[in-house]
Amino acid sequence: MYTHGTSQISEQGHLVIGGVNTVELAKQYGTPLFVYDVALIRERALQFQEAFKKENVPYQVAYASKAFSCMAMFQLADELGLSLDVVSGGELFTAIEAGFPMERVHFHGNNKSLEELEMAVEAQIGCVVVDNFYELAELSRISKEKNYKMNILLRITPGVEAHTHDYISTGQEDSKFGFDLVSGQVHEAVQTAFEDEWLNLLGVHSHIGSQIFETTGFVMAVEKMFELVVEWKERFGFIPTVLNLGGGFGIRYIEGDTPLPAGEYVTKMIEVVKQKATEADLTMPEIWIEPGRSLVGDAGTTLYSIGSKKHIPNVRDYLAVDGGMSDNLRPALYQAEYEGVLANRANEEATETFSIAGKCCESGDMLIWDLPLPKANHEDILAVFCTGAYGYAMANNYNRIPRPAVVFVEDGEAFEVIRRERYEDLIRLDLPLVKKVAK
Ligand SMILES: Cc1ncc(COP(=O)(O)O)c(C=O)c1O
Ligand SMILES: N[C@@H](CCCC[NH3+])C(=O)O
Repeated sequence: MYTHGTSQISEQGHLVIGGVNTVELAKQYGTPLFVYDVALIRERALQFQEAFKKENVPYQVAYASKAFSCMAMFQLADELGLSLDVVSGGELFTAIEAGFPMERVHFHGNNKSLEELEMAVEAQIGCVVVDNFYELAELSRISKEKNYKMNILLRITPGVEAHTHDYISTGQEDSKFGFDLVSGQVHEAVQTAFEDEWLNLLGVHSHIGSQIFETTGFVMAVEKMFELVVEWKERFGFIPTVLNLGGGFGIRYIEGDTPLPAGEYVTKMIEVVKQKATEADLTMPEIWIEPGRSLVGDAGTTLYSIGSKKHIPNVRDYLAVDGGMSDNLRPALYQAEYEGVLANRANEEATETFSIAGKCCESGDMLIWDLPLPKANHEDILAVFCTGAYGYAMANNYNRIPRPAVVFVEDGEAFEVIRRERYEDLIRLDLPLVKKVAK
């Protein structure tokens, strides 16, 4: 079994995470259940932070909360000294309710609504990452109206495409995100923002993609940014104090995935930024990053109960679980691959190969196509690893399947942080049919 974080196998052969027996968790909270290894989240955060501290570089590590957001996660992020990247009024509202310090909140998004911008200014958040000219003008207007000078970064698309799945590449020129570099919009944006008395332009932001295993893309993005910075200094006298290099650091989902240790991405970024700043005779800027997946991805495990089985001779054996694309859209959306074990028989040798199907009414609702397991049946609990990022976050009520509960585990204790949806929750927004009364 692939052991990571605090996961272990007990003498009984049960999967144990954070000192808590997952078979007991499944009994107590039901399945599907998301289990987060809090110690592993702490470790990942520390790896990023230590890399900055070692080089004595001013920094912010902002948790990209889209990967998994709930109040407890935001409170943990605060405790870990992380900043927070939000991309919607809903994420910002969650941060406010969680008591997250607003000065460490950064607001992203390619189409923030006016209400969202007003909310950000009223909450006096740390920074808005401005994506387009419309937002630039509206944010300035709102800041003036509310008499609050807002810190901003400008998101640019540096024309760097990270080696990753097409759907999650965002740094290339043809992207819905950010100011385009090739056409020169970015210069106009910098000049406009720099001259605006209600906006405080801190610097620029780029995010080149997700699930990235190398540093090349980040290095290229920094090089591009510095070409621009030198130009801005000459043309407008603007010198950025912040460079935000986004997130996208990869994790190991399956054998063969080879991410770098978290700190290595940072160390390389610092090296290039230092070198470029020296060459350009500029003060070293603060470096901000926004890891999502790499902070919470491999800390999450989903527990499922196994239900029906289907044997198709000479084709395959299906094992169906009590969740699927309703709690993990990634296989259907990106052909993402996962590994798993039987949580109640984690020490038994795999003798069969199963295809793990979800319970939704879609043929494409498959979680894993070929999973080696012992002979499994409906009394077993399947644990799927590395589901902590974009799992619960993209969970949905397709087929009116209630969303799972989420527990944090650490030091032998479990804390429920999101309760399981009940059927009543599913109809809470439904209104009865009101028939028109015929006159
Ligand atoms: C602007 C921005 N920052 C950070 C992230 C987090 O990415 P990841 O979860 O891959 O670290 C994303 C998502 O890709 C993003 O769009
Ligand atoms: N949701 C995607 C990543 C998108 C990142 C957000 N910009 C995933 O599961 O991999």
